[in-house]
Amino acid sequence: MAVGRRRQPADRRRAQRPPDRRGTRGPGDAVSAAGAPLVLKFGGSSFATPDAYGELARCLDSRIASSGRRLAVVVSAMPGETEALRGRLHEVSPHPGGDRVAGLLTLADTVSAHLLAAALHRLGRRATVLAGHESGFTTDETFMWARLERIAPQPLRRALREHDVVVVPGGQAADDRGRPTWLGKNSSDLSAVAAAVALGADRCEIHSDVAGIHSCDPNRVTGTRLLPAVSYADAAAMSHHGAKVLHHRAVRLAERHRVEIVCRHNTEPFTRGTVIGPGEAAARAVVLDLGSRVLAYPDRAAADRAHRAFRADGVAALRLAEGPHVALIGGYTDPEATRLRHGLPPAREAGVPVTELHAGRATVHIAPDGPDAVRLAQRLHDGLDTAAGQALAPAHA
Ligand SMILES: Nc1ncnc2c1ncn2[C@@H]1O[C@H](COP(=O)(O)OP(=O)(O)O)[C@@H](O)[C@H]1O
Ligand SMILES: N[C@@H](CC(=O)OP(=O)(O)O)C(=O)O
Repeated sequence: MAVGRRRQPADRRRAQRPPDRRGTRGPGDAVSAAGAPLVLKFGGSSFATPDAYGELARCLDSRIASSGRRLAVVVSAMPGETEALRGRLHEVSPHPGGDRVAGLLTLADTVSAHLLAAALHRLGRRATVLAGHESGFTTDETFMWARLERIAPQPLRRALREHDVVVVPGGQAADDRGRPTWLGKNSSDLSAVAAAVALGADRCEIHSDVAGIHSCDPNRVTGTRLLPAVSYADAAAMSHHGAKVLHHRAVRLAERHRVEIVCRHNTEPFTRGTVIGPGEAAARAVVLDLGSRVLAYPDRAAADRAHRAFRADGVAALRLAEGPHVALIGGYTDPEATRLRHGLPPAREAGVPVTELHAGRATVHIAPDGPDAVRLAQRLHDGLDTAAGQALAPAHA
């Protein structure tokens, strides 16, 4: 199915769901086919040590037994593995082509998927791995920040007819010619929502080292609150400005296909923290990401051009409302490569963006460096509950 932008009424979508969501029992399988497969995602923070695969396999085994459902499980690489591969690649070539980056870096997630499948197999579960070129997720040819264009339901459905668990390495897809593409840094969430769309699932559970979305990064700022329910609009705005907990395209895809995202902690009892679904933009939050950078251009026209160039390269970039500034969100980009490719003027590093969100409006502040950004985020967060609802200048994507 095309990754379209138009929404469909919920009952029409239900009617379109193929009947093979049910009756997935395999030969000699004790697992009942009582319901559609569950879609679960476990981020890199779930795999701090190799033992984590065995522990997670045990939990998944229990989940199959208790729910009577089969599982599509999207996994990310162990922490640091993707960046270790990037480091090795850059030792060989300082500006490698996007196809090399996509081909190599996504292998880290493949390793993780096979480790989990092996741990499940050890427990007697039938598990397989569906890599990007087999998953039915088709993208454009951007390679490093590829855009999802089509989601074919058959590969996952077929694999789930024959297995208790299908493990999908996050972030992987392929272009029309079958070449491996990468959905971008931290894009396993997007793969998880894509898997839910493929399976016609109403819900996708995303597990992380925090129970859910907080009013600011709880690992950097004190006094944060867990937000139990967040609208797609607020979750997308937070991710868009750099809150790492969810990938912004994942939120958009979930909204378009009406998939509810349930954020949970990645250790037992997998506490459910935040449910993301329809609703107004109402959250008050502060977004901090120390990997993000603001670039200052000589004038507004140059900043506009740079913004378009980064976006064309698939990079998450914001054109800030004040001044000739562009924020590159999430880091891990090669601004020099984009500058050379698009003939942009040189830019000055202006600092780290810190964003205040209030009922759908965003104000991006610029802190000179990381420690200042943390202090600023703390100050803004401390003032959240008392801040007047003044009109805030929006940054536009
Ligand atoms: N507003 C926020 N709410 C919760 N976590 C946040 C927020 N902003 C940033 N984070 C960070 O996101 C991290 C989880 O995202 P990530 O590292 O991508 O997890 P995973 O590896 O499980 O995918 C948390 O450890 C936290 O530091
Ligand atoms: N290989 C991916 C894994 C990923 O998506 O990470 P996480 O789900 O932990 O954010 C990356 O580092 O980008």
